[in-house]
Amino acid sequence: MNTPVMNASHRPLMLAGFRTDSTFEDIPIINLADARHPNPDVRRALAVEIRNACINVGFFYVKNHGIPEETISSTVEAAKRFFALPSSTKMAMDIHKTPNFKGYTALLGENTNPENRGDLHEGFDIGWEEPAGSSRTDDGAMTGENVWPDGLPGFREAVLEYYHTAVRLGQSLFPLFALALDLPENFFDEKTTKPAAIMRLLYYPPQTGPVDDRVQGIGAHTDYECFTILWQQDDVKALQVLNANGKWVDAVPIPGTLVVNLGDQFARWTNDVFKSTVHRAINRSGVERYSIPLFFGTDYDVKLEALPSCVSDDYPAQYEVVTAGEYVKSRLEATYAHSNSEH
Ligand SMILES: O=C(O)CCC(=O)C(=O)O
Ligand SMILES: [Fe+2]
Repeated sequence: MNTPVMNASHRPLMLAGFRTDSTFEDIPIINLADARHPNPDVRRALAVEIRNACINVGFFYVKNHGIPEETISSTVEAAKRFFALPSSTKMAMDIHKTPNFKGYTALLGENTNPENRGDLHEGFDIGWEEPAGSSRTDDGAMTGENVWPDGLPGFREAVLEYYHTAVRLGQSLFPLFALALDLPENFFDEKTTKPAAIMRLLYYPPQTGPVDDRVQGIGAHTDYECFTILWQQDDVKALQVLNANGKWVDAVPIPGTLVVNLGDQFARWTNDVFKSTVHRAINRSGVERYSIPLFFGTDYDVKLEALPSCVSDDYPAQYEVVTAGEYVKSRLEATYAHSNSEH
């Protein structure tokens, strides 16, 4: 069923059964300048834009997002220094050796699309850590301390500064997503008390010469959390988003913006009313590419249960109820299984 894009004056209270065909050709740009506007009508109007993007595309750019340029550039510099370390130094922080997916992923260490041969990127993953240095010990299935490289002064500080700034941006988005779902603005507050945010630094070498189609920078996949906040390098086109016609739509870098895309947790909360859209990245630019995704989900102990407004007799709940932590962990295990020498 094709349903036209909703607008503010036609907002059904029931979202269940509301479907679009997701044949988008463009990714909308949303201005977050009014995200905390004192007038609730202004916030609601912004939430309607977000709702349309979530229902039709699952991806949008944000401008006026509040992450300072200096915070971004010092983290990108930190990433460049990290990936330039000798392989043996990086392998000492191998993600397979750490509790719950913290640390370094080598080239081809991940395989986001099981039909592929491994992803052509290197990565460095961290979870929550206080700026002063302590991590949490109560993240259930996902508990595990970050690992940090020796001999890179300022690296940890730069990365944690970006992490906390992006987490604050994410915290300001949850009320807008709640409004977009006709829920009270504070609906996600009690579900996001211990930010379950995973941040990655990613490095994509250029793919030149004959390219095996099954080797991509990151293979076709959906993200696992509620949403992702992605910084991508300005001058390199690589990220692509799949529409319902099977067409890969380029998410070209737009200076001054970040990309926000929905992940599976929001698809589960909304019984697929919000789209967790398939995407991939292929770096055929001839130059190195860096990107920084931050994946933000509900607290790891929170159950992912379809919202009543997104379920009806005609459109029953599509997913089994699991906790956010169980879900993220199981997806990460599958992603890394092929490179885990213990298996
Ligand atoms: O690097 C990119 O542009 C996309 C990364 C991505 O999709 C991911 O890490 O889940
Ligand atoms: Fe992704």
